[in-house]
Amino acid sequence: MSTSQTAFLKGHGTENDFVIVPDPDNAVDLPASLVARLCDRRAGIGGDGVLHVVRSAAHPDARSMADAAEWFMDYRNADGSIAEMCGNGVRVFARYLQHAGLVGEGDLAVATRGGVKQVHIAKAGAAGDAGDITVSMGRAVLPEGDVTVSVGAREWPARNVSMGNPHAVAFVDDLDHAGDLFTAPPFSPAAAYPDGVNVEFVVDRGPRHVAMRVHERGSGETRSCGTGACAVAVAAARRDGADPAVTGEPVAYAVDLPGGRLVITERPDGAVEMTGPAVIVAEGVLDADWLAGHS
Ligand SMILES: N[C@@H](CCC[C@H](N)C(=O)O)C(=O)O
Repeated sequence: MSTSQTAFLKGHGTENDFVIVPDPDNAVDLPASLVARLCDRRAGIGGDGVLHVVRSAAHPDARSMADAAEWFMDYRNADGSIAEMCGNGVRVFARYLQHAGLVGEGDLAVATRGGVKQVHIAKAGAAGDAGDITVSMGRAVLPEGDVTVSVGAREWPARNVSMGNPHAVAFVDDLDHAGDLFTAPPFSPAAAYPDGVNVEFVVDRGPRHVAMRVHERGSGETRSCGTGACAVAVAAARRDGADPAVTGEPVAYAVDLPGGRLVITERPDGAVEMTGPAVIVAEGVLDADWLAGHS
């Protein structure tokens, strides 16, 4: 048990919420069991995941990126599992760095397990408007091959999209057909996603405007998923016959999620950008006895 205090913050991006643990020197032991307890909405702080804020030079998974990005987002899902990337997480991570006075408005690079991501913190607007945060997520990869997802007796073909992490995007007639999403929707073939998958259910709302729900690997149904919104926008663009690499023009989709709207733009060079809000809600100190109970 450590006698030093462990600080935390709570933040969200379109209501995809995170417990933020600032730990520049990588001194906090964060086993999966502690991550799960931090994310517990009754016995912990509550969140869809944990953003462990570490200097790249201090973390073995990020040391090789330290020259390109000072800070490493050590992201964990609510069940304690590690994911390659979290799109809303990296925007909230940048908001934390700004909140802590570690960076200002403008551009910064953040190291993630999915590589170094370029982030832009927009100038704050009127009172109460912190300004949006944009992240360049890199290219979407769309492996060939049929994938199917199901909920109860309903079954849909899904598009396999990787945003660094795996997604199955199913276009449905009604978002309610996804049901309560208390459990992960089954998919096939199993070989398509050996490490599990995030599943998105999508409906059209208008030209280049969709709405979605998501069941996240390791976190359950969440109110938003940034990588999911990117996967959905790219899958919708291909379905709609829009490919910026062919036309030379960027393609943008508005993606409505239960927690708010993200705007996803795919550039002719393949880069997928995501823009939306990111908010710090609270900060405090973990109770030492509570923490000791989990060591
Ligand atoms: N909510 C995130 C995605 C977090 C990771 C995901 N659950 C996975 O296991 O791949 C986002 O905003 O992208």
